[in-house]
Amino acid sequence: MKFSANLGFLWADRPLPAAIRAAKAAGFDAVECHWPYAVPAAEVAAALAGTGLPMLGLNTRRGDVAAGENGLSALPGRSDEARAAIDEAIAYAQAVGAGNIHVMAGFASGEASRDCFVANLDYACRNAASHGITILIEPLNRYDAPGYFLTTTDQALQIMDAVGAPNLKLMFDCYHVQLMEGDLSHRLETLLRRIGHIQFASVPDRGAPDHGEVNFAHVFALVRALGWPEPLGAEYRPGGDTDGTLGWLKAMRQG
Ligand SMILES: O=C(O)C(=O)[C@@H](O)CO
Ligand SMILES: [Mg+2]
Repeated sequence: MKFSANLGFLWADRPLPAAIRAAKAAGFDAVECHWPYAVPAAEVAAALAGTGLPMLGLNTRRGDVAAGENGLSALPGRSDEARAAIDEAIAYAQAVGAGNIHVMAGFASGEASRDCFVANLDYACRNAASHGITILIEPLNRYDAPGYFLTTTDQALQIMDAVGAPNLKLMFDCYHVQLMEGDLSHRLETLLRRIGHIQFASVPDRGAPDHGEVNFAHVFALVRALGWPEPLGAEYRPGGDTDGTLGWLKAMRQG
């Protein structure tokens, strides 16, 4: 089983290059991040080259975070900014060799937002395709992100079908899916072919995957049995020193 450290949460107290080195030292197979844009891509690329870890993915900018924005691509009237964020993410992903970009929808609802999201995803997919980059969309749960446009896997599939691009995939975050829909095992089995990346955290507290209402030993074994080849993204809040939360990873390595 391979695992990716999400450096938006793990070792988030360290500069990104140092966090990449910490992930390597802890035994992760890959890294992924949220919004790396404050760090020059060359510094991230050098840390990746030094450790040999791949960067799996990153997110588009959220917009005006201080004003509470959480993505731009489903906001009617904001497509110029949304597409600039997509262009920026593609350039950064290319520079660090990342194969996935999560295009963030934002707080929105209704038909106009849906049409706007579909059009901006079409733009993202067309521009990412020539670089071999996959575009991801991720349903977020209603507790952490109330009012976020995309909340369920069914809604994500409808959007993906409307865009119709082969490089548009589902970010299946077990944490969000459990909170919104449950039935993780059946959903993983039936959706696998539409999934581009899998993430996890304990539910409901978004901690390490060694407690809470989801049995991750079962989920990991299922994903392995389904033949999923990619690292699974550890996207949990360590609530302190990340190294002190990695008993689950050591147990997986021993088992
Ligand atoms: O919150 C999550 O889950 C994520 O994967 C982020 O990248 C987006 O908010
Ligand atoms: Mg996630």
